[in-house]
Formats: sequence, C-alpha cells, structure tokens
Amino acid sequence: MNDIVLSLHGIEKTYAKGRADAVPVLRGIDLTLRAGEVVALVAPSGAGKSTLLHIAGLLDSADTGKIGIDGTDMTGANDRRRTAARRTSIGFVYQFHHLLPEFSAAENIILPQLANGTSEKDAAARAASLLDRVGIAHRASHRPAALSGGEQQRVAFCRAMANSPRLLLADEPTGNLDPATSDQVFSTLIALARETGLGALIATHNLDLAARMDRILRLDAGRLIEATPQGGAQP
Ligand SMILES: Nc1ncnc2c1ncn2[C@@H]1O[C@H](COP(=O)(O)OP(=O)(O)OP(=O)(O)O)[C@@H](O)[C@H]1O
Repeated sequence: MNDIVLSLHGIEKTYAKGRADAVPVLRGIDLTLRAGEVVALVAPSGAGKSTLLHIAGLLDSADTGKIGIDGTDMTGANDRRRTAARRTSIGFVYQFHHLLPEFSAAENIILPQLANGTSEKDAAARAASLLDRVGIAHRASHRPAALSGGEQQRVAFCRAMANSPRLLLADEPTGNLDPATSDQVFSTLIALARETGLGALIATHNLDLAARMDRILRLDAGRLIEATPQGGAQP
C-alpha cells in the first residue's frame, strides 16, 4: 500500500506521430494523486481527457514520461504486468456503463473478482454488499437492459469497486444521466471512495459536480492546470 496511488511525470502523447496529420494531445502532464483524494478532470471536448485516463489506466501508452501506480513504477511495463495492475489496483467507470448484457447485475460484479482469484462465495457476498451500499440490492438478479440508466451506472460503479482498487478512473460517469440521478450516483461514488480511501480521478463536464471534489484539474492545451474550489469535497 502506498499513499500515492497515481503519479504521472512528463507524459506526452501525439497521435499519428511523425505524420503530416499528427495530433499532439498531451504535452507534459504531471500529476500526483493520493489515497483518499477525489479529483475532477475538466476539459473541453477533444482536449484529451480520455487519452489521459487511458494512459493512467494502463490501457494506452505515453510516447514519453513516467507512470507509477500505487507506488510501483509502470513505465514501459509489459502487457502481463499492465494487465495484472489493472486487475488488482485500478477500477474504471465509463460514460456508457459497458456492462455485459447477458449477465445479471450481481454477475457483472462477481466476474471480475473470479478473474482475480476470489472464491465464488466471497465474490457473491461482495457483490451483494456493494449493490446494497448503492441502494439497488433488489435489482441484483436483473440484467442491464431491465435497469434504469442510473441503476446501470451504479452497477458499473460497483463493478469498478469489486476488486477493491487503489485507483478509480471515471470518464464522464454521469454524463448520460438526468441531473437528479447524476447527483445521486455521484454522491454514492464520492462517499464510497472516501470510505475505502482510494484515489479517484473523475472526468466530468459538470462543473457543479467538479466543485464538490477535493481538487479540480483543467486540461488545457495539453497541460494540467490546478483550479481548486473553495471548501473541498462534499459527499
Ligand atoms: N486513435 C487516434 N488517432 C488519432 N487521433 C486521435 C485518436 N484518438 C483520439 N484522437 C484525437 O485526440 C484528441 C483527444 O481525444 P480524446 O478522446 O482524448 O478527447 P476527450 O477530451 O476525451 O474528448 P471528449 O470529451 O469529446 O470525449 C482529439 O482531437 C481526438 O480526435
């Protein structure tokens, strides 16, 4: 366990590098995210939020720069190490939930735990407890198509938390929800993140939600600028 769950230093990323249509997106990103911190990432569309989250989540590689996850240097790590770190240390929530349609809500939360070596009994107990925590225990056996958007997103959040990650990355987690549901999902997210002491980096266009987090980082012209609100996070 390390107090610093994510560290990025000098991260640069250009798509189609070396070609005439090259797109420089990240031009030197430095970021330190500590356990227990909930940080907002705000940026205009196309500024590179998803690119940054994918690099932080070891789904994509930077051209240059260093990355550490939970105190371990992952710069240049091979696929095996990256996959292992993703399974054990990182949880993702996407704008559209990406739940497996043929499995129930509970099964969507159980499966990543089985892949991580947890017993079926323990995985089922944890799924039940997470679903209860977000107020939808009564929906455990429903498939995603039978759930509302807010319920689906809460299941996606439980899935991201299933293996007790140290780092939670969320890409517009409430982007497709109405304001009241979005507020409810977000409140659950921030409360659970606080309780478990993980570090969360949450991309959002919603400045009201961003203002409730500990820090706001603005991605502008390929760099991160600190824009911290008064008062810090409120669950
Ligand atoms: N594989 C790729 N090849 C070339 N350009 C890409 C690729 N992926 C993304 N881009 C470009 O890089 C820039 C940043 O994309 P990214 O998806 O990270 O932005 P974003 O901030 O997440 O946008 P949005 O808020 O609209 O989702 C955009 O201009 C995009 O067109």
